[in-house]
Amino acid sequence: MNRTTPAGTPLGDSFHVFDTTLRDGAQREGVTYSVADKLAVARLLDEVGVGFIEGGWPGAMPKDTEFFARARAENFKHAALVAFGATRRAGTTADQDPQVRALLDSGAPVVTLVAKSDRRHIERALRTDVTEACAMVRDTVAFLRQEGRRVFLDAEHFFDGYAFDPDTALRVLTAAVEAGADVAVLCDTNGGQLPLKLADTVGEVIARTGFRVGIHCQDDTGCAVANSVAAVQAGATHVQCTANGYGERAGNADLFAVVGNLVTKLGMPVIPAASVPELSRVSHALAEIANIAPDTHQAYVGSSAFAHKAGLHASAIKVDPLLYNHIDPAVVGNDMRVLVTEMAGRASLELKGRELGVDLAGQPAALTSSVRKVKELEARGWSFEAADASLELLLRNEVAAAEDATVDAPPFRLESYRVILDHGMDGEIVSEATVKVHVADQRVIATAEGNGPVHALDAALREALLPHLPWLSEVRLSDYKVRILPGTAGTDAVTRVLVESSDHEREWTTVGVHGNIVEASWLALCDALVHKAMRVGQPVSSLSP
Ligand SMILES: CC(=O)SCCNC(=O)CCNC(=O)[C@H](O)C(C)(C)COP(=O)(O)OP(=O)(O)OC[C@H]1O[C@@H](n2cnc3c(N)ncnc32)[C@H](O)[C@@H]1OP(=O)(O)O
Ligand SMILES: CC(=O)C(=O)O
Repeated sequence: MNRTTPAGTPLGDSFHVFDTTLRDGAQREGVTYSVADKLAVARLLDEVGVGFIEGGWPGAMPKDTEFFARARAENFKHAALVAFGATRRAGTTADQDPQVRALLDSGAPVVTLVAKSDRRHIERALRTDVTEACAMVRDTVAFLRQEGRRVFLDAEHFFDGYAFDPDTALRVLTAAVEAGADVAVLCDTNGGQLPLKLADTVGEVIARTGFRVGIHCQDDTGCAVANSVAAVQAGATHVQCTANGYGERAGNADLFAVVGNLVTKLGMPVIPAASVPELSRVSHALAEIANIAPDTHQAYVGSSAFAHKAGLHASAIKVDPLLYNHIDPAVVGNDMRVLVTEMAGRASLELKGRELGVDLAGQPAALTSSVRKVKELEARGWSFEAADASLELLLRNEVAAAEDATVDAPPFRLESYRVILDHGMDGEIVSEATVKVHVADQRVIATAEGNGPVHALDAALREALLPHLPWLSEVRLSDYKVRILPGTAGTDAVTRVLVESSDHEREWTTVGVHGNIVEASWLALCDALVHKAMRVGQPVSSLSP
């Protein structure tokens, strides 16, 4: 795969990627950054090479004031720090407005001023008139310029305001630019725009004013990324976005999708070439800091962004991965994955086998029987999508069967198990399991307690096997997920258990399905151990059906 590897010299100041995760992103419900978090976010954003990092609103929140004080010690390679704030209030002067002074005191070399550009907001929210609103903008920009700051103007509600009263909207922009603002940023504050109309407006504003125009899109129509890209195509040279689209209400334009599109679709080197393969890693790291699970389906950087489930896709991918991928995932530091489920065909299994180290090329019988078996099992509730280790065992069994080879005996064999629950006088519930297994030509019986039936079963099995299979001591049960699947017509509900195991070097997942949760767990547990046995060179065959 080699499509759309970015090239070209960085665009420098002629195009701005402006990140506002720490200001607008922090307005997302549920996100609270500490000052240390903010510094960590800023460092990561600098690593991906954004030109501007809006760090917050100094003076409005003590944390943001402290962030700017501490950020002075940082040595950003690419980004300039930006302080965000409002213009002076109506009826005062810029140099006497404490909020404006706080912007200066932040020490940030760049200030973004937010100003109302919709006459209805000026009259009803600011309770002033257009002349005074323009004076507030002009005075504040001029004052900050005089104090040596670079100024961008965020024209709030620009698109709604321009549709309602274009003259007022343009007067506000003009007041800012004539006073020395570098960029007039057109904000879709309510996020209600659609791409064609928005791009028309951006083009019209540039044609009428000749100003340098930026774009800031909220995602209330689900079009923030499309709107941002359309604005750039219409002539905007400054794009504001947030990491993973965090932001107020439905969020903002996602930095990773916007940059991904500009770099790979429009060929614009808006961040350094070396940073493009870092996008996926940084997106996930920023999700961790925000304490939000990464969106697996996020464009470009989500772990499912290049995951293929459909058999038809896999059959074309086998010929050339680019037939079903819009870019080479490696360009943005992501990976392609083939998922094996009931939708798989022979090509899916061949590709997945390659990934798992099971060579199925030239094995038509094994492929056919594997596809049949996967479909049959999935119809009964099994799911191999997240259980690569069980799938690998299934494929190896089918290969051995197709080659008419003797399937290796499993490292141990179950004679029986029993689990009981003991509800004591004090209300404590203890599970106790007894297993009878055959291992290394011996019959072993072991009993153990646990805080639940599966825990007890796992403990009893380990006690029975450990003296004979010393590698077992490395295996940990790291996660356990249970799902009850409703029965289909004429069948009872079944339980699907996914067991994630780990040792000192890897993690692997196995699946078990049965009408009884303990038996489903047992099957998944056994596959986990058999898989480990295979890795340490023990004979293998799945205990699953
Ligand atoms: C579209 C956006 O997302 S812009 C970013 C918004 N972010 C935030 O609001 C987060 C931080 N905000 C805060 O901490 C507080 O709201 C503060 C410190 C800024 C202001 O707090 P308060 O002084 O208590 O005022 P309050 O929040 O109630 O109202 C905002 C005031 O700013 C005025 N205002 C709103 N926009 C502007 C503007 N662009 N320029 C000047 N004044 C403005 C309002 O008219 C209102 O004035 P009033 O107090 O005379 O009615
Ligand atoms: C400035 C800003 O965040 C907005 O208008 O949405």
